[in-house]
Amino acid sequence: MLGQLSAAIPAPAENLAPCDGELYLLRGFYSSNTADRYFQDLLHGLAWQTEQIQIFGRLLTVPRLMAWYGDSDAHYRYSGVGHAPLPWSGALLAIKADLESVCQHRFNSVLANLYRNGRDSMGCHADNEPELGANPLIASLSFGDSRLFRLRHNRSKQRLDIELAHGDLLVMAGTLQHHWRHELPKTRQIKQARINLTFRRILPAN
Ligand SMILES: O=C(O)CCC(=O)C(=O)O
Ligand SMILES: [Fe+2]
Repeated sequence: MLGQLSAAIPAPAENLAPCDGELYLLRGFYSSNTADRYFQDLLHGLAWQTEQIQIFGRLLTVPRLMAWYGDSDAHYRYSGVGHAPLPWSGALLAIKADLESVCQHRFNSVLANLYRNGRDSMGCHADNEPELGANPLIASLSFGDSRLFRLRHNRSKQRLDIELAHGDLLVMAGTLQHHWRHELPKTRQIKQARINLTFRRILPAN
């Protein structure tokens, strides 16, 4: 699979992970005009929801809005909560087709995140749920305001900081989720809304 992905990603994309996984950044995967159109479509068209998670017995509200879309059988657990996906929208299907073509990989679901401003964030985690399989390929698209995306190596604590901007595509693959965690930290800078889509392939439950 590694070789396949490397061959599928256009030539200028180099692996940004110094070790233990694959990370590709395709800046401006969508032109600014196309990205503007998708941003508006997703902002107004997706069924954004607040999520509650239980941590040490306390119910906390996740600091961003979220929505799950996908094939009806692509069930996914997130923070111990099961999610049934909503049916694909036209925009999501069009984006999925573009990503499947560039990644040479099939996706059956997408997690959409809406960060309303710099106070919204995502904590440090790895996308290593069993239903994603051993070495998941995750295609992550950014629309709207730019935000810092930070990876940390589990053992060496090495840090990789990447500014993700309007229209950028980031692909995480190979063994990356075993060795690195990632987050979208809060920032004190004034930030407008950002939408992130992470396309995934959920394996059937057995
Ligand atoms: O917003 C981002 O860029 C990160 C999203 C993410 O890590 C996830 O959805 O698992
Ligand atoms: Fe993630």
